Amino acid sequence: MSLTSAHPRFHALIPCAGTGSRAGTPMPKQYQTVAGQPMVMHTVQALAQVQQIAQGWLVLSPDDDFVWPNGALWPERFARLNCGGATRAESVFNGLGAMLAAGVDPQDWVLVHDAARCLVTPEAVSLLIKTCQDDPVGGLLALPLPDTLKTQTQGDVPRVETTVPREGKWLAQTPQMFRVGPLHQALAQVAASGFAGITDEASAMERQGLSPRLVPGSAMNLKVTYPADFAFAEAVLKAKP
Ligand SMILES: Nc1ccn([C@@H]2O[C@H](COP(=O)(O)OP(=O)(O)OP(=O)(O)O)[C@@H](O)[C@H]2O)c(=O)n1
Ligand SMILES: C[C@](O)(CO)[C@H](O)COP(=O)(O)O
Repeated sequence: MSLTSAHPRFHALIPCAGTGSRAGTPMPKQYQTVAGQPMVMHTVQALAQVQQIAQGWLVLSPDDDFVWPNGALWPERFARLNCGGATRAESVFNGLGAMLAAGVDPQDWVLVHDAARCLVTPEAVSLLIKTCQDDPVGGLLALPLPDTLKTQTQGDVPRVETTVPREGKWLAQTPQMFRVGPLHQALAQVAASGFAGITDEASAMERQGLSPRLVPGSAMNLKVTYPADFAFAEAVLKAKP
């Protein structure tokens, strides 16, 4: 498959089918109210502000019963698909399959972005697109490791085993931007193993021997994961003009 196309389009694919078990919320964390609306709506609205993104696709759990807002709050070019899987990788794989079945060009770009990263900014997404649109592989937003990195010993009480040099180590964020067809193929090749070890799109591309581009992001683009993260997200979103 050729990796170049004259006028590829850009899609956003938002995996939104998780349960948020670490967040300790009564409903899946992406639907928890943050700064006046369900967290995922902040994510959708940030991506909808990116002019280059032609279409958005949210991947929901097949038994999702969340009542979604319509009208002005919902961008018309964003569709919802009830094809989520048991893992994030499976949700993304199923979403890509649905996009291809709907006629999306395999050479279009897809920016996969966690519903739970509600603090992403349109500017950061645009930077990723600008940096990667001529790249033969694609890339991801990521953060050079800011802290000292330790490994732990075996045993019940965590104790330091060693300090790992942090140079050249990055924390992967999203969006992660790849061509639709190659990403779908890369995930198809690890589907039989239950997507073992595939915690992001880049790791699937790496298994193909490819080396995705690292684009410096911001610590603000955190993934809301633990209970304390909600207060941080709320404060940042409320401080926005
Ligand atoms: N089967 C799954 C699991 C996760 N996700 C999505 O992937 C993103 C990142 O995953 P994570 O933050 O780990 O979310 P959860 O899996 O919901 O959280 P936890 O691991 O705490 O249960 C989230 O937007 C989540 O909704 C998904 O679409 N399908
Ligand atoms: C894709 C990701 O956001 C990169 O940091 C992250 O790996 C997803 O979270 P998970 O807990 O691994 O599902």
